[in-house]
Amino acid sequence: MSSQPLLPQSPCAPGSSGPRRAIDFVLLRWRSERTAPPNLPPYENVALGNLGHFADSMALVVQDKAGEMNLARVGATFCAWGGIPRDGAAFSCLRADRAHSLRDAIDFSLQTNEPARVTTHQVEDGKFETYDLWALPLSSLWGPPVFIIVLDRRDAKYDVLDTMFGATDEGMIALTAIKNTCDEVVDFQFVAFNDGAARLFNMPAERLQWSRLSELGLHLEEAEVVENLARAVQEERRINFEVTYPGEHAMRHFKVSAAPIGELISVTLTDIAEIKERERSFRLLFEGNPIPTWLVASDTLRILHVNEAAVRHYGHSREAFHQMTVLETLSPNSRTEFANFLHDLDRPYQGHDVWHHVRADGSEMDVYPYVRRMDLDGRQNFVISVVDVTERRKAEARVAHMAHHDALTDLPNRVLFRERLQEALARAQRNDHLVAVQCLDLDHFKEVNDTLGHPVGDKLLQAVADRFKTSLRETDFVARLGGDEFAVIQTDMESPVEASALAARLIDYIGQPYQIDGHQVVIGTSIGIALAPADGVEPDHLLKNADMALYRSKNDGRSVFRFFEPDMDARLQARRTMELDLRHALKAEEFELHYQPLVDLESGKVCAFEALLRWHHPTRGLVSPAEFIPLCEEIGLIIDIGAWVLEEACREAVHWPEEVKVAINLSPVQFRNNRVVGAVAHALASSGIAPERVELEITESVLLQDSETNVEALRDLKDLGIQIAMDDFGTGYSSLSYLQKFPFDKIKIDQSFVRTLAERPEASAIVRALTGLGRSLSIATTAEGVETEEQLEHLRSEGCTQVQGYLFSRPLPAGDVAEILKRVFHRAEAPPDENEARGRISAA
Ligand SMILES: Nc1nc2c(ncn2[C@@H]2O[C@@H]3COP(=O)(O)O[C@H]4[C@@H](O)[C@H](n5cnc6c(=O)[nH]c(N)nc65)O[C@@H]4COP(=O)(O)O[C@H]3[C@H]2O)c(=O)[nH]1
Repeated sequence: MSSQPLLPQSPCAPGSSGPRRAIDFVLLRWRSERTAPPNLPPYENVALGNLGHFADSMALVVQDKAGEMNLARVGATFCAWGGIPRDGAAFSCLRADRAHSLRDAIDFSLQTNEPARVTTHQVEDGKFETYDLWALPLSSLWGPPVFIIVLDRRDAKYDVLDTMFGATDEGMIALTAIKNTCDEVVDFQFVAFNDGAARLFNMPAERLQWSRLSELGLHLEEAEVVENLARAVQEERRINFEVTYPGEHAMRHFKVSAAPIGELISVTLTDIAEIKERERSFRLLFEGNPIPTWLVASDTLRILHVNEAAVRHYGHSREAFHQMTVLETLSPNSRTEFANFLHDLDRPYQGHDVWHHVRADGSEMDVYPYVRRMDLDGRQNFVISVVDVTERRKAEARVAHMAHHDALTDLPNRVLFRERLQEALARAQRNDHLVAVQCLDLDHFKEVNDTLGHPVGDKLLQAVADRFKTSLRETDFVARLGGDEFAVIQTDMESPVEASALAARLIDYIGQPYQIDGHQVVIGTSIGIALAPADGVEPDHLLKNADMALYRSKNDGRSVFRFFEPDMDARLQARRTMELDLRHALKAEEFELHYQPLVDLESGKVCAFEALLRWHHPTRGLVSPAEFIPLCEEIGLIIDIGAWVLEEACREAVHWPEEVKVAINLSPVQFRNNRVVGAVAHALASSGIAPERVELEITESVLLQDSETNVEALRDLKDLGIQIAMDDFGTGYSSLSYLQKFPFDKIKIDQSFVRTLAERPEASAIVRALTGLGRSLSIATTAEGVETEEQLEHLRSEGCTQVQGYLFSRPLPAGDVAEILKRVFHRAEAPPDENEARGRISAA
C-alpha cells in the first residue's frame, strides 16, 4: 500500500472518457463551495443533497472532541471494502489495514486543509485491485472537523496466480488422478499449469490443458513416474523424485516434487540439468584427480567416496576405505586434533600445516590437506584431498642439513657452530657457567695430503671426525670449520681445568695412529682455547681469541694447547705492523746480506759463504730472519725478497776468489709459479758469476709441495750448472725419501744434531749415519752450528766433509769477507798437519 497526499490542482483527471466517477463529482462540489481559501467548504453544502449512487462509495467521518474518529454515514461499496456492516459501524470495526489507510488520508488532509489521497490494494476472487482513498476536509457548524471519504477503484485488475507463477522457471502443475474401477490411479490429467510448465515441455498451453500424462509423450507417463505420483495421492504426503529422459539435444533432468491437495495433486518440476552437469563434472574431477581425495560425511567423518588415487597411494581397497572414517588415515596421535580441526573449519582450508598419514602397510607420510565443506544430496560433507610432501620434506631436510653440515665428515659446519655457540653463551649467562671454545688444527695435515694423496687426506679427516664424535660428551659440540680446522664448544663448565683436561685428552686421542688404506698415519693436533665470559661473550670474538691461542700453540711446537691471553692480541697487532713495515723494507733498502763461511775440513779452507739475510728495521734495529722470513713466506713477499737476495749474493760473490762458492737459501714459496729458475738465471746473467760457484740450499718442504713440478725446477737449476744442497737434513718428515727423488750435491746436517752431539748418543749415531750416507752417495756433508772444538773433532772423526758455525765465524757483512778469506787462506798455506790446521782454523 502506498500512501501520499495529493494536492489536486486539477482534480485527478476526472474520467472524461469513462462514466462519471464519485470522486470527480464530489471534488467539483468541494471546489465550488470553497469560496475563500483556506476556509473549508461547509459540510452541508458538499455532503448533503442528492448524491445518488455516488453515495455507495462514500463515507462521512466525524472527529469528536476527544479526537476519536467516528463513521457517521457509510455507503454500501465502502462497507464491503472496509469489511463492516452497513451504517453505524464504529471506526474500530474497520479491517486494520483499511483503518490505517483511512487515518493516513485524514491526517494528510488535516495537515494541508486540502483533499488528500492514499492508495490501497486488495485481492478479490484471485484478482488484485487498487483503490484510491480520498479524504476531503469540511467545516461544520457544530465544531469538530468532518471528512467526506470517497473510495475510487481503479480499472486495472491482475490475476494473482498468473503473477505469482508466471515469472518462475519452475513448472507448476495441478493434476487430477484418473482412477479405474478398482480405485487404482492409472493416469493423471492436467487441470492447471503455469507458463514455466509449458516452457519446460515446449508445448503450447492449449495442448497441455486437460490432457492426460499418457497422451503427451513426455516420458512422464512411464510407470515409475505414475507410481510415484500415485503414491503421493495414496499416502497423502509429498514425494520427491527425479526424472531423466533423452531430450532433443541432450539428456533432460527434472526434480519432481508432488504434493496432494484434496482431489488435486500439485507438482513442481525443476530443471536440474545444470546441477546434474555440475555433479557429473565434480565426479569426473573427483575420480580423475591424481591427488588422493575423499568425500567424507561431516557428522560421522565416515568416508563416503574415495578416488582411485587414494586407493593407489594408501594401499586400502575402496571397500576398506568405505568402512573407515577419515581419521583412520591419520597416525593415531593426531586423530583427535584433526577431528577438532574439521569441526571448527568454517572456510576452505589450503594445507599449510603438515599432518602425518599412515598407509595400509603402516608406513607414515607427511601430507598437506586441502579441505572444504560441500553440500551434496542435501547432506553436509567434507571434500578432503591430500598432497604427499614426504619426499619434498625429506629433500628440504637434506638441504637444511647440508646447509649446516660439512659434506665430507658430516660434522656441523661454521654456520651451525655459530648458532650453537650463541645459544650456549646465552644459556651459560643464565646459569652462571663457563663456556670454552677450543679451536683445533691438525699438525702436518698438509704433508699427509701431499705425500699420500687427497683421498687418504679425506679419509684421515673422516677418521678424526669420528674420534671427535666418540670422545665428546653429549653436551659438547664439535664442528669442522674448514680444511683441517675443527672447533669444539664445551658447555656447563665450572672451571677452566675442565677445558685443559678435554684439550689434553683430544691431543692424546687424535694423536693415536690411524690405519688408512694400508698406511699408518700419525698426526698431531694443536689447540687454542678461549673461555666465556672472560675472553668474550660474542661468538665471533671468542672464535677469534681461540684462533689466536691456536696460533700460539702452533708456534710453541704443535701438539700442545694454549689458553688465550690478552697480550696475544697485542702480538697479532705487532705482526700486522711488521707486515706493513716489511712491505716497504725492500724499497727502503733496509735489507742486507751477511756471509758465514763454510770450511772444507780436508783443506782447512773456506770453500763457500752462506748468504744470510738481515733486516735493519728503522726503529727496532736488526730483526732476525727467523722472525720475519716465515711472515714474508706467508704473505708472499719472499718472492721479491728472494730475488733480491739472489741478485745481491751473486753480485757480491763474483768478486771472491774463484774457488769460493756462495750458498743461497731458497724458500719453498719461491718455487710457486715456476719463477725460481728465471730468477736464478737472471741473477747469474746480471752478475756474470759462474753457475758452478752457486749453491742453492733448499729444505725438504720444497719437495713436499707440488713435488713433481718442483723436482722439475730443481733439474732445470741443475742444468744451469748450479749445485743444490738439502738444508736442515734430518729434521723433516721423510728426508731420506727425498734423496731418491733428486740427486742433491750436498747434505747439510741440521745444527740440532750438532748441538747435542756430546749429550745424546742418538745424535752422534745420526751424524754418523748421515756422513756415511754422504760418502756412499759421493756428496759433501756440511755440519751446521759448530761452536766448539769438541763438536768439530767429533764431526771430523765421523767423516763430515764441511763445517760451518760460530767456531769459525759468525755471519758478517760483505765487507768482512776479504778479511776472513785472507786469514783463512793465509793460515791454510801452512803444512797440512791435521792438528796444526785445526788449531789455525779454530783461531779464525
Ligand atoms: N746458534 C748458532 N747458530 C748458528 C751457528 N752458525 C750459524 N748459525 C745460524 O744458523 C742459521 C743457519 O741458517 P739456516 O739453517 O739456513 O736458517 C736460516 C734460513 O732458514 C733463514 N734465512 C736466512 N737468510 C735467508 C734468505 O736469504 N732466504 C731464505 N729463504 N731464508 C733465509 O733464516 C734462518 C736463520 O738465519 P740466521 O738467523 O742467519 O741463522 C743462521 C746462522 O746465523 C752457530 O754456530 N750457532
